[in-house]
Amino acid sequence: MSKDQILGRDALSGARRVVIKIGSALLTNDGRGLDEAAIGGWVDQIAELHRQGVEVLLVSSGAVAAGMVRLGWHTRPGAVHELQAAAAVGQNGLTQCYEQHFARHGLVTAQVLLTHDDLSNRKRYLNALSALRTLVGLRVVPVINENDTVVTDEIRFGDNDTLGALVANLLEADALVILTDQEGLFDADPRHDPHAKLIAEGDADDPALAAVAGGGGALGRGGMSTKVQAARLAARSGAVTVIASGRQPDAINRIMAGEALGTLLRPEQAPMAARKRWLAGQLQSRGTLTLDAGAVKVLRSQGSSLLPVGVKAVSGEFRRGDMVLCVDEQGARVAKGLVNYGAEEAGRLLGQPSHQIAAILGYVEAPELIHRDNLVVL
Ligand SMILES: Nc1ncnc2c1ncn2[C@@H]1O[C@H](COP(=O)(O)OP(=O)(O)O)[C@@H](O)[C@H]1O
Ligand SMILES: N[C@@H](CCC(=O)OP(=O)(O)O)C(=O)O
Repeated sequence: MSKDQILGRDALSGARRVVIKIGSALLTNDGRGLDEAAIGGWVDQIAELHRQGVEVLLVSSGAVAAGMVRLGWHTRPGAVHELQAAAAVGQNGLTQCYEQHFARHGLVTAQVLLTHDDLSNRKRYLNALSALRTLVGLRVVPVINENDTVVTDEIRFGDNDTLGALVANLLEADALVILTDQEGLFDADPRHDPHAKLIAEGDADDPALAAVAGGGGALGRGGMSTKVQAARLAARSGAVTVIASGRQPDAINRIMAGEALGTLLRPEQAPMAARKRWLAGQLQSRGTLTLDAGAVKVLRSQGSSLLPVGVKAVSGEFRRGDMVLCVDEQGARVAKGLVNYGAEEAGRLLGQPSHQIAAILGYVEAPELIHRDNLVVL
């Protein structure tokens, strides 16, 4: 496959893992609560993708809107504590709605509520990653939203486009599909300009796209502006983004089959390369692991995770989630990555098979010292 194919619509038909974001403007039936029939239709399409073996993580808005209906409120409150209350009430309805629809297909869902802090703090980032990776591995569909009840204005994502992109980064999804109430990104806001034209595709980093993307309507939060920013964020880990109308019949399956619906925003780099660059370039290392010859070989030749059994020595003071350097027995640099155990715990695990971790530490964070997704060979 050529680089162009990887970054075009073919990236969608070949995707193994996808984040689908459904926005408030689409979900909420013009402010009259959740559009349950439409939600059922998207769930049917996601279930079909799932049957094809694609891992789907759903980022769904709608908690505040659903809560307003349940509380009998007709206008969106301005005060933070009222928004928090509405979200707490509405998130129940949202979860229930998805659970019932996925159950028709014999699929289990999981409610995952995240805050900004969960993804910026490395330890919590790794915890969120392990939990989400475990859920998709169990073939469960995570239904993710911002934890609106505990966030305040200063520390919120606010819109779910950003949250969707960060989840795509976290799980290294191949694609981010943003479903909204417009056919895609236009060269002007179609609500105000009847001559606005759909942009079929572009580079996620193109500043000209950010310039045409405006704010949201009465129900949504960020508008196109946050969707274009989300595409730029998702591109960092190599994901392609599609912004499209969720009202198009069979939208999700057609997009994932590579049909030219909505706006495709391509990353400049192929998947993995962006993530590996980030790992290699961004963080300082806080410690060193000395690997035996067998571990050096599998890391280099197979891109494997690093298991404690292949580690001979630990130095430095590092904590779970810190960047550590891996060297061979002669001290030559082999790899670096984000470690799953702190220095003291890692020292106790040296040379041990992973099934002994629980007996040695009394708990298991992960079977590997560094997961291959968090490791870059130098
Ligand atoms: N260039 C543009 N192309 C399309 N829509 C735009 C553009 N600029 C602003 N918008 C607005 O963005 C809205 C979608 O964003 P938003 O209301 O936040 O929806 P959601 O809740 O789905 O995230 C559209 O209804 C539209 O009015
Ligand atoms: N977390 C909020 C949704 C925020 C929101 O509306 O975002 P968006 O769908 O991107 O416009 C909720 O569930 O009500």
